[in-house]
Amino acid sequence: MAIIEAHHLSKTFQQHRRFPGFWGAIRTLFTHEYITRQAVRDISFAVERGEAVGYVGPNGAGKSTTIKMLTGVLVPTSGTVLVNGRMPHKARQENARRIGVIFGQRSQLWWELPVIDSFDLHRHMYRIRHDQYAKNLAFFEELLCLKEFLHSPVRQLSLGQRMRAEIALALLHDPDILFLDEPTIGLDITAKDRIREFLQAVNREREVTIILTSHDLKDIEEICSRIVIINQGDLAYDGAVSDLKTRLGNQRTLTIEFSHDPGPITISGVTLLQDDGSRKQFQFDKAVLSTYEVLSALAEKYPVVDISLEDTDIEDIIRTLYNSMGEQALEREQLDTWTRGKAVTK
Ligand SMILES: Nc1ncnc2c1ncn2[C@@H]1O[C@H](COP(=O)(O)OP(=O)(O)OP(=O)(O)O)[C@@H](O)[C@H]1O
Repeated sequence: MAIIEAHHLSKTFQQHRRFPGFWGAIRTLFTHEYITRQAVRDISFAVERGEAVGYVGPNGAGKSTTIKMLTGVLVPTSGTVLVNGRMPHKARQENARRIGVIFGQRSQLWWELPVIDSFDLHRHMYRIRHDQYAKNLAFFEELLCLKEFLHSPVRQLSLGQRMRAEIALALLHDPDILFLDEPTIGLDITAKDRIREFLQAVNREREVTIILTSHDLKDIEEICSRIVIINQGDLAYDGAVSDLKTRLGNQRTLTIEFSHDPGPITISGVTLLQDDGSRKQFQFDKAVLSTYEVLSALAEKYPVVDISLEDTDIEDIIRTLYNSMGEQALEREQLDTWTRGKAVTK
């Protein structure tokens, strides 16, 4: 049986409708109109024990809402979710014992206390056996280099040190699943690398199932073998990271520095990926067009100063997917306006 099963999971929020301006503020006080926001729409997926799954999508796509339903913080509006065979929101305590949760923007550590005291409190709360606690602490101390700050108050830690402590804390009770929401946000490259290596080790050696959301796709590429992409609440892709690369792997990215901004450029079969004025990034399918054809079509019309060519990496692949999903988003916005028009009066 899969360790996580989501069937037709949906979540809608009702937001109090606010009217703009001074009179609007007064109207807001006296009206009870609500806007329905569909954060997650009819999502189904299953995660096997020991998998590492990257859950990605643009801002507001519904990632955190899904994670909150999987961890029992939010109740689904419809559909079902089973984690370790239980409904997380109905069995919050049992579920909590089997999962570890890290929200990059929030801390589970006690700000004024030394790190080790937060660990100790966690040991009591989760009734972790002494030998299990000692073994885990030794393992994390070594792999996450915790020794240097284990006895310092949390408020004195750097962001990287704090995140290492958060991860150790979330794993002290040997959870089966680790949910991580933006664990490397704001960290420098070395700190990110250290955390990625550690998560790889935890997934590989301890077979902890990992569900990771991150806007840094390097996190996903290095830690996860599977990627689930969500957009505007809908599931847009679910498959192996390697398949996603193969599927769009024929794409090449050509970056051109022009002597000045040539304005809009359209060449059949070539997509404008990024436009920074005189520096533009294009993408094309190398099975359809040769680099020579693309370059000569461009250089014929516009003064080219410099070029660089790369096979498309995962960032580009996802950017292309997001761009195509942007069109759907526009349609969804129209739908939102429609929903607003139908705002229910309670
Ligand atoms: N408590 C809430 N009340 C009302 N709307 C909410 C609530 N939580 C989330 N939303 C809305 O649901 C949608 C999805 O939000 P969510 O936080 O799940 O997105 P996300 O993919 O995690 O975004 P980000 O990458 O920016 O963190 C957004 O439109 C958001 O405004």
